Amino acid sequence: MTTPVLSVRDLVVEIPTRRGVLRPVDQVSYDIHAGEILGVVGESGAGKSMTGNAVIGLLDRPARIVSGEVLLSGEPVHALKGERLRKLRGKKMGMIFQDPLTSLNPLLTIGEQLTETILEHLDVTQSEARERAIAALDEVGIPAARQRIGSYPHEFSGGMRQRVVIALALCAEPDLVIADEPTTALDVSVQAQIVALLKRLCREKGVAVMLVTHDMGVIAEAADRVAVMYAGRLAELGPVREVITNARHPYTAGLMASTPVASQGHRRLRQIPGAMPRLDNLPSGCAFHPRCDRAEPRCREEPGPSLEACDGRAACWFPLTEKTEVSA
Ligand SMILES: Nc1ncnc2c1ncn2[C@@H]1O[C@H](COP(=O)(O)OP(=O)(O)OP(=O)(O)O)[C@@H](O)[C@H]1O
Repeated sequence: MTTPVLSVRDLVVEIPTRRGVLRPVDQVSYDIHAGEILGVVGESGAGKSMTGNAVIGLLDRPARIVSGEVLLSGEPVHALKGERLRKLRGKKMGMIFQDPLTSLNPLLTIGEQLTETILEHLDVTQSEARERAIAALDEVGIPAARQRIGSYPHEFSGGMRQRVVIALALCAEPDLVIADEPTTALDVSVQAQIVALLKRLCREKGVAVMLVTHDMGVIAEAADRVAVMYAGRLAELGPVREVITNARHPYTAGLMASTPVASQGHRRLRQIPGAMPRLDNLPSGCAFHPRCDRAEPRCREEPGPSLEACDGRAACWFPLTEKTEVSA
């Protein structure tokens, strides 16, 4: 078995507040291999972005990693700080955020931004960097890349700008890309194109991708494996086809039931009742139990089990099995 590009081990992030210490990331573990897309999904506030930010060393104070490890190709990076972290981030990790404008400098042409990044991280000359920048734009589908390299970010449409951001994230040849809601700000018609582009580049370049989204439809389209998060913890982890067709955690089943997924044809959508609890007001037992129609007394009384304590797939005392009827 090859060493994963990213290995997150028992990661815990805490935020001290006046109302006590919150854990937006609680004992999260997963691997991502080269050429693989791991989708991280869950409702707003589940801890998806916080996990991604912890991995790239971009946690906003006062949030901090208190235990666990982040390994990049086997090397621990969770304790790196300052210049070493910044260098590693640019060279080994690329980032794609929801709003392309936050990733691009409005005062510089896209060519300047790409060549600057390439020159900082790769051992190439100015003219080689420029050629690489043009090739990177071509690769993400910017028409007439050689001419457009002198354009400013505002001269592109939203979808084209996100393509430029993808080029920027990949131009220093990183091993890992973290894409946090990369399609959420885009028109529906453009979303599918961007997802397809990410998938193609991940395969062609053998990059490991962490794709953070609240959208199970995006996961179904793009991901190889999926990590479902709820209230800071992993609810379910597994190959995307298996999780979609045979969800074991009732929360995953609820997410699926509320998502229109093309491969499942037309069916009635059903929202999960209630809302995710606030971290400063978690219920007793399993955090999902107040919304779960399968909850038993044990789910109210005992903390929810870890994935490892179950079958490694669903952190639930009473997981669904293939034979379980999910009420429609
Ligand atoms: N400074 C802070 N103080 C207290 N709680 C915080 C702070 N920053 C984040 N949180 C909480 O941490 C939790 C995790 O947030 P995170 O942004 O990772 O969720 P998410 O799953 O990415 O949601 P979204 O899809 O809305 O971005 C949320 O409950 C959020 O309210």
